[in-house]
Amino acid sequence: MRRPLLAGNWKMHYGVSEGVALVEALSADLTDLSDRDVLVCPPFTLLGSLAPLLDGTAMALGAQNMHYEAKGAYTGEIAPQMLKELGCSYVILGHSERRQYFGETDELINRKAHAALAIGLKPIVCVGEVKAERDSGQAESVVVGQLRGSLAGLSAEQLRGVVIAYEPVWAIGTGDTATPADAQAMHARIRAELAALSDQATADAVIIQYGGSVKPDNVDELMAQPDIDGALVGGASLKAADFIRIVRFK
Ligand SMILES: O=C(CO)COP(=O)(O)O
Repeated sequence: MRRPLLAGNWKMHYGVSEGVALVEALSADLTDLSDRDVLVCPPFTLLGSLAPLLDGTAMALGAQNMHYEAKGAYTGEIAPQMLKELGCSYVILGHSERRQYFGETDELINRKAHAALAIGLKPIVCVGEVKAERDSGQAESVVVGQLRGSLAGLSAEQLRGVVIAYEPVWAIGTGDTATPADAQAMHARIRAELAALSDQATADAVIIQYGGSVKPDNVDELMAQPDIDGALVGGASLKAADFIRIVRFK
């Protein structure tokens, strides 16, 4: 059985004091979870302050990006080991905002995925089509292409350590979420592609999150879909009460 993974992607929000307050509110409430995993992904600058607060809680720590090299002259970049050292166990890779605003390609994301796995960080590899691609019937081919490119060369064993986040770009930050049926259809397609890249047992073990305007009032229906194993939450993860309700999906 796949353990649901509810993750908050804080994006470029919050300084240390706001981040500490949010984690304290979450950890005060989320004390009784044995059947799901919870993850917070704050900006790099908060990782060091939040790690000790998360220690001993039900929540794990993740980063939103990283470089693929271990070290070197890459001004402004963060290496995989630097994240591990701070207590990160996950890293989001290839978020659509990275693809859109920072020119990240499937090839680059693939290098990052290999680097993360090599060091024992779980990559959350993001895929998703833009509105024009969905409207022109290309959503599946776009997502399958992103999967093949981003996951190239990973063994079945490595794939079991990867999380996929399906985030249709048109649903991010818009309040315009995919219908549960549309999201389920894409998740099933993603799982079929994972099986083609490895084998069915591996595909069945991979967590596939949905992201894009996940809110307290739509999470239950999304999580009820057979191939939706979690959520990658943006805006609603910044408010303790909303994120707690999402984590406590029914
Ligand atoms: O991009 C997202 C999570 O990575 C989704 O953001 P929203 O939940 O704000 O739509």
